[in-house]
Amino acid sequence: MSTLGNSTNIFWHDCAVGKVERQKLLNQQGCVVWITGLSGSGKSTLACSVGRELHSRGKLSYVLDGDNLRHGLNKNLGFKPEERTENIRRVGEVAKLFADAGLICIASLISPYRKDRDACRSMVPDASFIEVFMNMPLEVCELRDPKGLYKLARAGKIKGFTGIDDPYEPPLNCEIEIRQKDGICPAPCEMAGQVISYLDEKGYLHAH
Ligand SMILES: Nc1ncnc2c1ncn2[C@@H]1O[C@H](COP(=O)(O)OS(=O)(=O)O)[C@@H](OP(=O)(O)O)[C@H]1O
Ligand SMILES: Nc1ncnc2c1ncn2[C@@H]1O[C@H](COP(=O)(O)OP(=O)(O)O)[C@@H](O)[C@H]1O
Repeated sequence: MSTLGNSTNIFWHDCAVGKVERQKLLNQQGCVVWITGLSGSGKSTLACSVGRELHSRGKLSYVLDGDNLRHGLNKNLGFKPEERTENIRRVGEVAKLFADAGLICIASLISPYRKDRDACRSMVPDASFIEVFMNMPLEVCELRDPKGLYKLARAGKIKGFTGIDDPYEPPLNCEIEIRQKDGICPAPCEMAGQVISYLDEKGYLHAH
């Protein structure tokens, strides 16, 4: 699948109201919180929990969930490596637009390949790409198996399942890592708290 631009003779058009004005209106900084991890690691749970907490603080956010987007925008894509790459590229582009709109955009996708996540990072300006690694052991995810997909993958009924017979490449330099403490996974509100504290410390929850 080609991801090269095919259009020619196109020009960028600037608008009078820009990102800075929108951010002032919203009293926050647009950014992308990119949650990556194995299926069942808690990405959607964290995304929703962060979204709820931001909402309660009067901050505008929007969740782009891999599973949900595959019902619409990405419904023509499967799980071959090149399809995952295109899936992540599209979500990266959408997340970039949301961040430019001034929103705190929370993207939760397995996004298993480092190069695809790095490509999304490089799309977003001003280092406002915050990578969150759900560092949950495969055994924990497999034990949870809320959709029964690991069971199917182990039985060979799903081919190319992340963590089983398709690779997951952990981040090397993520901004936030969520992991178990003494073998216990932090509660969703605790995980969300870690992300919110980061956003607060870095100034994303106020206009500059
Ligand atoms: N082969 C294979 N590998 C991994 N996951 C699979 C597969 N087939 C279906 N699913 C389901 O699709 C959800 C992952 O979609 P994503 O868009 O996040 O995947 S990716 O980023 O393009 O790799 C994932 O959802 P989550 O469990 O929420 O991660 C699965 O429910
Ligand atoms: N912090 C947590 N502690 C315990 N269970 C969790 C936690 N986060 C998620 N879960 C559970 O794990 C399962 C997978 O979570 P989910 O958010 O759907 O993961 P993902 O989006 O990565 O596939 C769900 O049943 C969810 O309730």
